[in-house]
This record gives sequence, C-alpha cells and structure tokens, in this order.
Amino acid sequence: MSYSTSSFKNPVSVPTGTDQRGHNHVNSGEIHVIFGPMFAGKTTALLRRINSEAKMGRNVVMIKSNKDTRYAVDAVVTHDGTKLPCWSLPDLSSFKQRFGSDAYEKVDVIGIDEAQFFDDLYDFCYKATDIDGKTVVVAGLDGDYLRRKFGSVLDIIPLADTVTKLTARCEICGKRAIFTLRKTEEMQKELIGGAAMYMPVCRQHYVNGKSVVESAKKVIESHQVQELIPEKPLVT
Ligand SMILES: Nc1ncnc2c1ncn2[C@@H]1O[C@H](COP(=O)(O)OP(=O)(O)O)[C@@H](O)[C@H]1O
Ligand SMILES: Cc1cn([C@H]2C[C@H](O)[C@@H](COP(=O)(O)O)O2)c(=O)[nH]c1=O
Repeated sequence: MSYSTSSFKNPVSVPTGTDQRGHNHVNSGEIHVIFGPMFAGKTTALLRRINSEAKMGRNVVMIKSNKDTRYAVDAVVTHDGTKLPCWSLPDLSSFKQRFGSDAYEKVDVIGIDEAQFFDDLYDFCYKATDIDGKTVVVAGLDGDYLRRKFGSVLDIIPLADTVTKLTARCEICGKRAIFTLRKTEEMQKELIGGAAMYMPVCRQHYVNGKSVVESAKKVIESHQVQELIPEKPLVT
C-alpha cells in the first residue's frame, strides 16, 4: 500500500550513465539509516520522516517484514500505537513486482521497518538509490540480544548518507540504554516479541542482567538434572 498526498512527480527519472556493474542509473538517491535497541524510537523516527516527506509532496511507501505482525499485518506501528499503512513482505526483491512497475516509478521515498529481517537489504538499497534514484529510510536493530550483528543493517552503512543510532531508557536504572536484553530462555536469534520478552538496558545492566538470567538458567538446569537422579539407588 502506498500513500501519496499530491501528484508530485519524481524529478530523478533521466538516465545519466552506467555504473561499474553495467547498470544504467539515474541521479543518485539517498539512504538514511536509523538503528539502536528495541524501544529506542526507531519506528517513531521513521514514521516522522516519512510523514514529513509526504507533507512536502513526495510520494512515499512503507515496507516492513512480514515476520513481525505483533501489532498489525498491514501497518507499521510504534510501541505507543502510532501507525502508517505498509506493505508487509517476506523479502524486498519482490516489492517492485508486487507494488507494480508504474507505481514504483512514481515513488520518491521508501521507508523500511524491521530491516534486520530482510536478507536482501543491501541489494535493494543499492538498486533503489543508485539506479532508481529513490530516497530510502531504513529502521532496524543493529544488534540482537547477544549484541551480535543482526541481519544486514550494518552492511548498508557504507552506502548510507546518514546514520543515526538511537538509544532507549534502561528499564532498570533509567540511564541511556544501548542494548536489548532478552528476558526469556529462548536462544534462537529471531524471536518476535515486545515488552514481555525484551527490555532496553544500559551496559552495566546488560552485563548484570545477563548474569542473572544465566544463573537462573543454571539453577533451573541443576533442578532438571536432580529430577533425573532417583532419590534411592535402584536395587536389582
Ligand atoms: N520498556 C518499554 N515498554 C513499552 N514501551 C516502551 C518501553 N520503552 C519505551 N517505550 C515506548 O516506545 C516508544 C518507542 O517506540 P518505537 O518507535 O516503536 O521504538 P522501536 O522501533 O525503537 O522499538 C517510546 O516513545 C515509548 O513510548
Ligand atoms: C533483540 C532481538 C529482537 N528480536 C525481534 C523482537 C521484535 O519482534 C523485533 C524488534 O522490534 P522493534 O521494532 O525494534 O522493537 O525484533 C529478535 O528477533 N531477536 C533479537 O535478538
């Protein structure tokens, strides 16, 4: 779903050359990356940017990963309920075809939320900007709950015009939060959830919080082992 506030036409539609990969390209677009932990206001910043672009008369469209349907299937929604209609997709490469070539031509600004879930983020961003002249605003997690790189969000930094790392408030002490702590025991990288599963924390409480979670796990594991050991030896 795209929404537009005017019939503004994209001024960047005249091919101006061929790049090193042999693609024809138009005047270059822009990439703006917003990342940080959960609850930092990434989606809020993305929606604000897309709304202001729309108010300036540019054709905008929003995309999010179809892995995350916590608040809505066809809308990007912030943790405090602000929303905007979007395309919910499994990957970015299918966007042009689903949206339609004519509609794609007319779009000026593409917003992408939950970017960590798109494996084809780099290729999409590079083509949309260098070749098609779009402005792409990307919001996503830079790191997972283990503070490891999440998806391709960090890979597009060399392509970006601007990069903004947002911070949240540590849920334990109220200081600046730069990490996301998982409160549950699941270990897989991708685990959709909100405040019941995750909390934003500062460095100190990430380290402490992790050790609390780890000790709790050890206690649980030792209970499970003891349950497997019979109280009295079996007499044969
Ligand atoms: N621990 C929390 N639990 C639920 N909501 C929170 C929490 N911390 C902040 N928020 C709310 O979430 C808003 C940010 O939401 P959002 O833009 O969706 O963040 P992000 O996309 O970075 O996860 C904040 O302005 C605040 O109102
Ligand atoms: C840290 C972490 C998060 N996720 C998931 C949890 C949420 O569904 C999204 C992040 O949403 P937000 O808009 O940034 O609040 O990502 C995950 O799958 N794995 C993780 O390690």
